[in-house]
Amino acid sequence: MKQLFYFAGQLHRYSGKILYFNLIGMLFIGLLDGAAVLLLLPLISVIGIIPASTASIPGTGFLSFLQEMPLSQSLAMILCFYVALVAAQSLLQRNLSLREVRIHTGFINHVRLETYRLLLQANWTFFVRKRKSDLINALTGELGRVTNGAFLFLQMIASITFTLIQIGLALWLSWPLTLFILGCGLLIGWLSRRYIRKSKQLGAVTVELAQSYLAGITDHFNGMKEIKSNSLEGSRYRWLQDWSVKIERERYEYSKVRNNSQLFYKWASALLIAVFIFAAVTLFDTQGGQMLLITLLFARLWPRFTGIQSNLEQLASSIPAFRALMELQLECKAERERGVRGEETFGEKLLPLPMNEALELKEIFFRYDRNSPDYTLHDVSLRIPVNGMTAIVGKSGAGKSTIVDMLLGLIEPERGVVAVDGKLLQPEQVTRLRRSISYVPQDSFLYHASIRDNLLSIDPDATEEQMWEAMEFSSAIEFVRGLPQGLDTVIGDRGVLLSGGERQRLVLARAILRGPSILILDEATSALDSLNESKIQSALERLRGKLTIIVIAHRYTTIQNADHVIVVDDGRVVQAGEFKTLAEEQGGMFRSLLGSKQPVAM
Ligand SMILES: Nc1ncnc2c1ncn2[C@@H]1O[C@H](COP(=O)(O)OP(=O)(O)OP(=O)(O)O)[C@@H](O)[C@H]1O
Repeated sequence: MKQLFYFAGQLHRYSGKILYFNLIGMLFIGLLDGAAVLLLLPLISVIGIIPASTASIPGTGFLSFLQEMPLSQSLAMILCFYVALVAAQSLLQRNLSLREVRIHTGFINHVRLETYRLLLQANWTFFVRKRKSDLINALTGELGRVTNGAFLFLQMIASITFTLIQIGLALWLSWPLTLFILGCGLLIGWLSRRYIRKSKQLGAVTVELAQSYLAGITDHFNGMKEIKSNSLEGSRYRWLQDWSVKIERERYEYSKVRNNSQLFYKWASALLIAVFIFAAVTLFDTQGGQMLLITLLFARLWPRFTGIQSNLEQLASSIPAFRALMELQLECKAERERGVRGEETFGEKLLPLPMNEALELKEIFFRYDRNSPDYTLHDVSLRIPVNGMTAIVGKSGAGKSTIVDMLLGLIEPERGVVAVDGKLLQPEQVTRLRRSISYVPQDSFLYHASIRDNLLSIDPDATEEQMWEAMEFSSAIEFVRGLPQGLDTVIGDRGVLLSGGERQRLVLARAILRGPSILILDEATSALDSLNESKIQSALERLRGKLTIIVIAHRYTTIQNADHVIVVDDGRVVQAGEFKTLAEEQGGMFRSLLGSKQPVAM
């Protein structure tokens, strides 16, 4: 229930007074409804169906004048009053329902935005650990279940309020009988608690199944090329068949719980009504009119009991989703990036951090797993001078990308410091540092949108001229001009309609359009042919002295123009210096990476 109260608290904070206004409205509707039922007594008496007197019902004595009026007048008066009551009640009900929808949809958006904001503020290592499909599931399936649960919760509060009024009325009419019925109702509720427990257990299975479905399907579509090429369709289909059997079983079990509980309630209610009538007639000597009214009230009340029970079961089945979303929110808060304040927006207005001398790592120790005895970065110290071109080279797995992640502030050192111009980089400066950087990884992200929209995603104010300039820099101009819709060509999911080299050139153009003072290329030109690669090299040459460039590459041709080379091996910096000096150092790692000094892969 802790999770339920967590979101109820959010609901309270989100909707504030309106929520209570709605509850008071419900109370009022309950009263109007009760009054309409009470009116039936004089109606019955006037028509003469049952010889009942208003005096036999407490508080309705003032209606006795109706019995002295001519039939047509009293009947018309009662019916007019009844119509007015029902009309007022329905109008109020309509307004409250509309307000409820507003609260509900607004609350969905509130939870969605809050969860997404917390996710965006979480640090990079949080995302490295998480399965992407679980996060998608949290923002889709679980969010839906949580907001439906919150809506059910609202409905249940309304239902309980309404039921309490009906109980109040019934107590007023005959407290011993009402207490008797209430006692039976509570006993049945207590006996039905196992249905609630079972619903909760099944809710946990639903969350697990939903997560595995999304994870599996996402993996399948991501790897569709491999599935088709290796003829794995059959095994993937069987996986979905197995999953379908499990979900069918889970849905059936859930329906069984709900139907069993309804069956139990129906049997119990039949028994209760029989006992009730017997007790009313033989033990309590209840009058005909009063008896009819109480029966009427309870005929309306009992479905509310079953409704509350059904609400409780549904709520219990959504509690695991509440828990999953609550834990995700708390985890994100605990792993918020240092220097980011909770209420903060995303630093878009922050100015880039000025850098006049160098970006440095000093005696850095880092490991992905704090329980592992091995460090991924071991006593790493390096200096990236401003406006120079620095290459970071090393064998696969040496730690190059980890170093770049450290420079970007995506990961934090266990020991050692990151410094800008000799001063420790403060947590609140990290966002400003990133604002001065354009980072291009090997497998960059492109939106399923036009080339123009992809470019504008990094700088919404860029002019068309600036876009073409950036594309000229990255040698993308020719292929974009050759496309049927030019800049407005849609490039498919993750840019699938372009070749690997075209994608890389587009991503490079996008990086340049941002106008960075630091450009980081992490294997960013690996898919380019030598002609396009040399064009980019010439473009980078033109930027020399104006921009700090960090290049990670395995190809000799990509780093041959670097002012400064840092060689990494097994998480340590083993050499650092000018390209030419290192290339000539006998027995040095760089020389061995270059091989026979041929422009070949390292
Ligand atoms: N998220 C991670 N969790 C655990 N270990 C990781 C993670 N990312 C990288 N590593 C490990 O850290 C080491 C350095 O990886 P890194 O990606 O920095 O190497 P790299 O030099 O960039 O390699 P490559 O040239 O192949 O891209 C490797 O042993 C790798 O297995």
